[in-house]
Amino acid sequence: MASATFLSTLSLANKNYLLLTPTHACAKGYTNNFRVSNLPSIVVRKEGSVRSQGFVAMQEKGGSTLSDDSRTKTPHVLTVAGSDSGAGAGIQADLKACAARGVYCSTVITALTAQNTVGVQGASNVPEDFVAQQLKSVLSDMQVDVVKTGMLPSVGIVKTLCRTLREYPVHALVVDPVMVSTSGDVLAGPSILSTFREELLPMADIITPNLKEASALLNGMQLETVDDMRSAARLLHNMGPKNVLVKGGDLPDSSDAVDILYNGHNFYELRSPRIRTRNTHGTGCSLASSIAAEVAKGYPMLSAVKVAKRFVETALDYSKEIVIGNGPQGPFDHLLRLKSHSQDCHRQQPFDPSDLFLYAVTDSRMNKRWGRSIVDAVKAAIDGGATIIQLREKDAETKDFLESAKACLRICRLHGVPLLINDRVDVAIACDADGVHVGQSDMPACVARTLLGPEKIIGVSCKTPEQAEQAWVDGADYIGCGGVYPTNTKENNITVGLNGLKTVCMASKLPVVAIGGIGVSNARAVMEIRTPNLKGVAVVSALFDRECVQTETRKLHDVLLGSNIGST
Ligand SMILES: Nc1ncnc2c1ncn2[C@@H]1O[C@H](COP(=O)(O)OP(=O)(O)O)[C@@H](O)[C@H]1O
Ligand SMILES: Cc1ncc(COP(=O)(O)O)c(N)n1
Ligand SMILES: [Mg+2]
Repeated sequence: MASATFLSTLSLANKNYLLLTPTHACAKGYTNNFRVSNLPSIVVRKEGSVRSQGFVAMQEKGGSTLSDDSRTKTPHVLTVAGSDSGAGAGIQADLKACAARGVYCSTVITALTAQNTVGVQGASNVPEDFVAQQLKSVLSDMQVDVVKTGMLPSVGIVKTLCRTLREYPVHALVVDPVMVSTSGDVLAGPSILSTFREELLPMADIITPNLKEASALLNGMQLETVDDMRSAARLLHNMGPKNVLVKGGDLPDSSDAVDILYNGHNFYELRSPRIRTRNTHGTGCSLASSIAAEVAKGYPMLSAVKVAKRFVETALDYSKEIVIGNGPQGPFDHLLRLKSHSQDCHRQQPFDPSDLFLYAVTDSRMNKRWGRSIVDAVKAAIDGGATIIQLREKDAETKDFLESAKACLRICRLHGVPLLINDRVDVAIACDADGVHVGQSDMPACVARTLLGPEKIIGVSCKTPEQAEQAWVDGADYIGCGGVYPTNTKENNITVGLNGLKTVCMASKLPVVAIGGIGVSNARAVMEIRTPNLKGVAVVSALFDRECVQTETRKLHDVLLGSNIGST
């Protein structure tokens, strides 16, 4: 054993544990120098209290119980809450919030509700001992960092939870003392209040009551102003939680959404603009889960609350017009994706390799020389028969590039022609282009894929079979192979010739578009190498360094049709 890695050993309940400092436990080299055994360990917190983290114990390399060398800790939130059949609040909101915030979320269900955007039509509690069984299943096996609670509908369930948490302590406890849904339906009655006050609140690292819940916990105290919220936060803090967040979503006459955080020393007034929307069902659940997610990642409470509030605000703003259900309070979209899909009737089509047939690549210098805007150039190329457009704007300022890209995208979508951005993954994301084309020295395609997601089109410039193989491994959709012939648009570019093109095409698992010095006079020769995955030609000067882009595109289109590549 390496003595520098842990403080000492400890025996508890006839089991041996290693004591690790938090620094040791979190150090990046944790798994490099040591191998992992199945013994549990305990992390000593700075303030001296000892809480099990569920970390696995360390043994020096070469020890006898060696197993996986590369385990890293995934931040993990366990939500203990009720199911909402409409999936706007409760367990379903918690899962979505945790997914959006990038942590793992396990679930212990305390109640089933029959619920929609109108209200709660029914509720059925899960038997206490089955709640206990779910808790034990998760906590005895998985390394939970933070437990977040929502609907706890009976005294027995609250007591079961407190008892289990004493048996399986976790790093932090986030309590959303859910009592009444925003629709006004009771989710946990007043009989719960004394158990909340006496048992659960003192264990909490933070509690997040809304105005009604804060008032109920304080025997009906009236809460109508931000000052009232501060007083409530102080009184609730006296009940034992480390932090109190009184949420002001329902504060009357407030143009801002104001929450008060109190940690026993300082008050923080957290304000954001109030979003005008009906889609606020589940904001409380999502806020508490997002706080739990940030704490599970290791952030201090104030940062966790600020990030969580900004997340809810961003999602509400994004979702303000989505329509789900007919009731007064709809759910919002945690993953910020539903709006574009529901509203954009000219949305991106799936990638089709035949789109590579006549691939037009713009060039800002050529457009300037001929006195046309990039938008006019793209329009003319599409009118001439271009089947895919790539914007290659090496000189443009980012702001101008983005504006042009948005304008070009509108035209391309109207005509069902995909629009790709050269190099600039950031611009592609910002304008929601159909994809990117990257070179060997640009952002690697695998990183672009992570940033862009699975549907976007990614092309990679390749000169060799090895590069083509790597593009496939990295998740690209096609490769551009060239320069086939010498060209002025790329200085010092090594040409691969028709033989090089053929070699790459034979090796490539991806469809190929040929590029470099190709135009009306030689396109036919290129296509006549006749390998099945050569799908078309990409062209810059032959279209854009000419007086009439549309005429040149049409000529090239006719040549390509004549070479009859569609049938190969
Ligand atoms: N219309 C809104 N615009 C922006 N933020 C809001 C809005 N409504 C609620 N929030 C925020 O959402 C979180 C949940 O608050 P609240 O709605 O009061 O809780 P609950 O959902 O438990 O009733 C708080 O951070 C609050 O400030
Ligand atoms: C199962 C369940 N848990 C919690 C809430 C509170 O959510 P909100 O106050 O945002 O309506 C709810 N409506 N349903
Ligand atoms: Mg609410």
